[in-house]
Amino acid sequence: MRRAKVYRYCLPMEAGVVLRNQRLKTRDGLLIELSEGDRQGWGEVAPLPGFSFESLEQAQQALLPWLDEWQRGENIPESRLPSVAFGVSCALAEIAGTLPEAGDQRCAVLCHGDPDEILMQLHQQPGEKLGKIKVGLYEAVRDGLNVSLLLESIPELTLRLDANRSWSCSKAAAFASYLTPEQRARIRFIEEPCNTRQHSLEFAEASGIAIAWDESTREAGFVAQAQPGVVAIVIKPTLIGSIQECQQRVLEAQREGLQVVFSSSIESSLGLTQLARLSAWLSPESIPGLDTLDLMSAQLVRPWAGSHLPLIDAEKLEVIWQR
Ligand SMILES: O=C(O)CCC(=O)c1ccccc1C(=O)O
Ligand SMILES: [Mg+2]
Repeated sequence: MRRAKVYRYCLPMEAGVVLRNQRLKTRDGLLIELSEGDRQGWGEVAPLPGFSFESLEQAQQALLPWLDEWQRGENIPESRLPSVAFGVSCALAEIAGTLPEAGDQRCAVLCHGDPDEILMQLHQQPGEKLGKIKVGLYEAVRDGLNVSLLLESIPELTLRLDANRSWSCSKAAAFASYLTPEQRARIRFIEEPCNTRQHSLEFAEASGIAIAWDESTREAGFVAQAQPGVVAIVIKPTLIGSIQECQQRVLEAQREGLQVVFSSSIESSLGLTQLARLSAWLSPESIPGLDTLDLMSAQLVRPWAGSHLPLIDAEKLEVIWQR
């Protein structure tokens, strides 16, 4: 006997979360709760505006017929919409018991906002001190000095940076000019520094700063490849697809000697805990990029360890469909 239930959520975001030039006032998404016999599984379907090519409405229109067929006992191919394929595959994997329970709750601490707050958070971070800074939103000099200052304040800190393709070659070079060779070596990588892949490769070569592919991994025809200066790829399952699809990407990357970093598309605590489990399972050496829960006002259904945000139970959520 199969049962399916779909909830819709809408969570207010912290003021000032800007994605690709648009302000994200609320995070909207769907949670699915499937059961088969005495087994249960949850998944989150939450296309990210500005990043997903499908809207939430499109995701919902694809999800409901899919679940309807599943509920009637059919075996159907996964959805072509990545957010749907991801959420469904998580729920099915929980039912099948194939997604291990243990999660990797280590995080690259997102460093934004008040500098005192950031320093405190980094000092409190247990184990390896790793931060992540968004760069490219301001002048190169400001980013350069900011990164340099943070590295000097915490000697054991290493950083991941993310420019989201915003630099020209000269801006990227200007940024690097504010960092000493020792500081550059403490940058684990910059995600997508320049507006083209070729420019990013040239920047890595010229600056000695390693780079990682994020946006590129979702472009048609992308194949993970060992290249000078490239050390990692970022996988955002909500934008990539099912667990099986992610596994495929991980294998490809690992074959080329590249690190795989699982990363958030600003899912709720439910999706984030599943991403932490996926990361612990498929890329155990690598600290995932999941420090986005605090951008939201609440947690959903499952708590994230150590978070003080209120937890909203499933009973409090709007059920939009069930069979
Ligand atoms: O990867 C992380 O560490 C946090 C998540 C993050 O940076 C992100 C979150 C939503 C959309 C895009 C991005 C990005 O990596 O550019
Ligand atoms: Mg990125």
